[in-house]
Amino acid sequence: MALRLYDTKTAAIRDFEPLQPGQVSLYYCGATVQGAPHVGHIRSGVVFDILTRWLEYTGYRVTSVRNVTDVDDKILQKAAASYAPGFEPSEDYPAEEPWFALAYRFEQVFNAAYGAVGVSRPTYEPRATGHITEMHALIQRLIDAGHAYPATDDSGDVYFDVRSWQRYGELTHQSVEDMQDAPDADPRGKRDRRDFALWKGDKPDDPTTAAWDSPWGRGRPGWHLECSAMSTKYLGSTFDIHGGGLDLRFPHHENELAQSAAAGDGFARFWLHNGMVTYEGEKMSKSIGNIITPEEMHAVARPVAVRYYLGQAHYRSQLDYKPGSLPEAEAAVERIENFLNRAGADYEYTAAEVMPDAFVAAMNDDLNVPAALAVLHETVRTGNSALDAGDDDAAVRHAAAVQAMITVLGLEELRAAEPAGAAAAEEALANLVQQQLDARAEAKAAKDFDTADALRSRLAAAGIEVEDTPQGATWSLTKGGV
Ligand SMILES: Nc1ncnc2c1ncn2[C@@H]1O[C@H](COP(=O)(O)OP(=O)(O)OP(=O)(O)O)[C@@H](O)[C@H]1O
Ligand SMILES: [Zn+2]
Repeated sequence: MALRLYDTKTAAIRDFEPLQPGQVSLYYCGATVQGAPHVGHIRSGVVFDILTRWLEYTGYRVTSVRNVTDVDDKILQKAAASYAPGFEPSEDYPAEEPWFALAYRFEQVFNAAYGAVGVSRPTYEPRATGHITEMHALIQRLIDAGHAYPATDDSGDVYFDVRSWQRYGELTHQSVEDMQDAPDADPRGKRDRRDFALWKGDKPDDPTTAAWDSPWGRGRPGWHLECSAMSTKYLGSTFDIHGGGLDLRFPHHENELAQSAAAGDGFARFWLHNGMVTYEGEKMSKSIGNIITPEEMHAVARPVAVRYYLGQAHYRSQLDYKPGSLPEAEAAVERIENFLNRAGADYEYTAAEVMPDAFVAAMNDDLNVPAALAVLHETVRTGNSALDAGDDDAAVRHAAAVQAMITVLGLEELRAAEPAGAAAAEEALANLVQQQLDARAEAKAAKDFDTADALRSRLAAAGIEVEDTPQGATWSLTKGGV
């Protein structure tokens, strides 16, 4: 069965065929870098990382783009606040930090948080501030086509004319009459309250560094426009998949689609949306304050367990965080890990030779990760039974299959993990050897060389080589040890 994906625009699961054979172009909305991430943001990264890995496993070359919104009202407000009298600096927000420094800093924090759970870097990570020229070109095309206009007041804004575009609302299946007003600008200069800003004229208090010259006056880009300009720059006017969180469907993605399609671009062929991470049923969000940070999760569980937790649900479903969730993920990870360590690493199968058909079917079925994980755990169970029965060949094959599956899911760190108890065993060995070396040193001090030599021979027979140095005796393992 070939890959099928749920497309928000057609509200149906459809066969996925890329535009170009063998290649997939994927754009997904990244962060507005106004603050540190919460785990909701990271889930979105994990979801599109799993999609990318699955596409790559099935043989596609994937070109992926995740943008960085590095200029935005919220970023400017946070930076401005850091200069205000009475501002209380915190670890996250020091005093007197320019907006661009704040944005760069949080971009790094986001990247570190994605990296900590094995989200691979996309092919391109464009920043909005680096694509002003492309945005101007897109605005001009829209004005020329009669779908955008400079504000009728002196704000310097440029708006998309929603009434001029019959298809407006096609992504979220709404008619214009039922839509909420665009909140992003003063309605006075607009033809319709739902018209949204493509370009925002700068205000007297805005920092000069956050405004660019344009044919319509100095200003900065509207958020929606950034994604249209950057996705098509790197992926072409029509590309395969546009992703992002469900919260971005409207207005962000609706507006991206409207302005790109109105400018004549084919734009995204599939729209994929990840479900929200919620806390007590409500969207985890900085503005609500109900957030769990990646650091909080890493404090109680290993990165691989955090990744397991954030990736385990179906990508379209809501993931409601509960305090007991991480220990469960940790236990699941340990089950897999223990089996791999029992089975050993000696296999030479390719992933394709051992990947269970049921796993492939689950992943091809709109990335049904819960079903795929069921196959993974079943393989672990069968593999453990094979080991119990002394059937090493079967166990090794199962281990190879488990390895292939966890690699697709981004849990491959499991293979490199130390066998449970290895660190403790190493410490115990060091203690025992040290006791022998102390006894040998005492014997030498008492000029009892027979005993000293005997101790050295016993250690050698156990595979431990002793070397006398001016700083005292040191030891190492003679057979492939440390
Ligand atoms: N709670 C969440 N669960 C899952 N994905 C989320 C969540 N919050 C944000 N995302 C996704 O993370 C990506 C980056 O989001 P963005 O920077 O726009 O966050 P945001 O919605 O402004 O966050 P917040 O509401 O906390 O301020 C987007 O694809 C967005 O849909
Ligand atoms: Zn976007």
